[in-house]
Amino acid sequence: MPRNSQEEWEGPDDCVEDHCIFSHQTFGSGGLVMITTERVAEIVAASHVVDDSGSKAPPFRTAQFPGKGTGLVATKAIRKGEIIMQRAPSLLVQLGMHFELAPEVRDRLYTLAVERLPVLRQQTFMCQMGDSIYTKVDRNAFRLFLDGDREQSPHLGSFPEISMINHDCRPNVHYRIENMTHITVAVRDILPGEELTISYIHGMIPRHERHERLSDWGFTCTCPHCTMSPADLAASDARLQEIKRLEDDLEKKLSGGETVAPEAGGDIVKLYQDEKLYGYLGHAYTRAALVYSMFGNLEKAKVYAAEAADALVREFGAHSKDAEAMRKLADNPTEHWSWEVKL
Ligand SMILES: C[S@@+](CC[C@H](N)C(=O)[O-])C[C@H]1O[C@@H](n2cnc3c(N)ncnc32)[C@H](O)[C@@H]1O
Repeated sequence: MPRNSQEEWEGPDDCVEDHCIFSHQTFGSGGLVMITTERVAEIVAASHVVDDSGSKAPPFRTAQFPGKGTGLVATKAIRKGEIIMQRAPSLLVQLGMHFELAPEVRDRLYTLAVERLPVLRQQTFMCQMGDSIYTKVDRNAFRLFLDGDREQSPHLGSFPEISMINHDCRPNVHYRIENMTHITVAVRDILPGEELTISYIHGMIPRHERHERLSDWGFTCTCPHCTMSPADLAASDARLQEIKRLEDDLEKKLSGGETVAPEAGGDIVKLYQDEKLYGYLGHAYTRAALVYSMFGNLEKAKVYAAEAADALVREFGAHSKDAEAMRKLADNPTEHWSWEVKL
């Protein structure tokens, strides 16, 4: 049992070398089981995790989507920036062990682990896509770092309710993981009846690369962005290329002391918006705010810095230092280090 924890922890049980099962019937809100080392178990036992499933009626329900299986659909209007849910993991497994253990040893350990979860938690875990516990972990879990950058740090965390969210190359929901808490945030206003989607991959890569990465996940993406007409798909790829070109050009000119048109910052933001890359706006707005400030455009610096601060909070949370810096720029551009430095 993790030494500095409360009595409710059970384990170490069923150890394979130094990886053992540890379980807790109420951790998070519905219980947690982990297969890890005693050191990581202690870290987890002492960690703060948030799960709002018991305290807040979710603004979504499950629904069936042809060609995609189960997904989540909004049951009421969700405002941009609203936290949709915060969830604690049901199961944690050490990443190296997940890939390296002999399949029969691993499968036995996974079965024993899942059996230790409270019945309700077991049921939601088993509802995830995949024909075995191993596949359910492999296909649905998120990577978590529980012990800094130590070798045993990477773990896979299963969040069964989050696993119901389907992929979209231009999603309406952004997620981040703080410590062990999975947090989903709306990146634009969402209407009742709309499907909630996240991106399983980085969104700023062209269609053929997205397609390749998603086939590694074992499916062909049928999101609205991927099923656009060939002409619209080509226009989307062209916008991504143009974003890269303008960003590189601005970077090169600014660092080389060359003159730039400050409007380039605003043009890049517009391309992100046209491309519906709402989960990546934080840095685009930041760049625009700084460029406008450097060239002494007070109004635009304020507007873009305020947008940057909001976007950075959506993407990185309320404690984002970058968001705080942008808030300061928005409040008082003329006192900011960037003010008129390029004039
Ligand atoms: C994490 S699960 C999402 C929930 C899943 N739909 C279910 O029924 O449990 C990922 C799987 O959902 C399906 N899926 C998710 N997004 C999709 C998309 N954009 N296009 C096609 N299938 C998708 C694929 O089968 C994928 O392997």
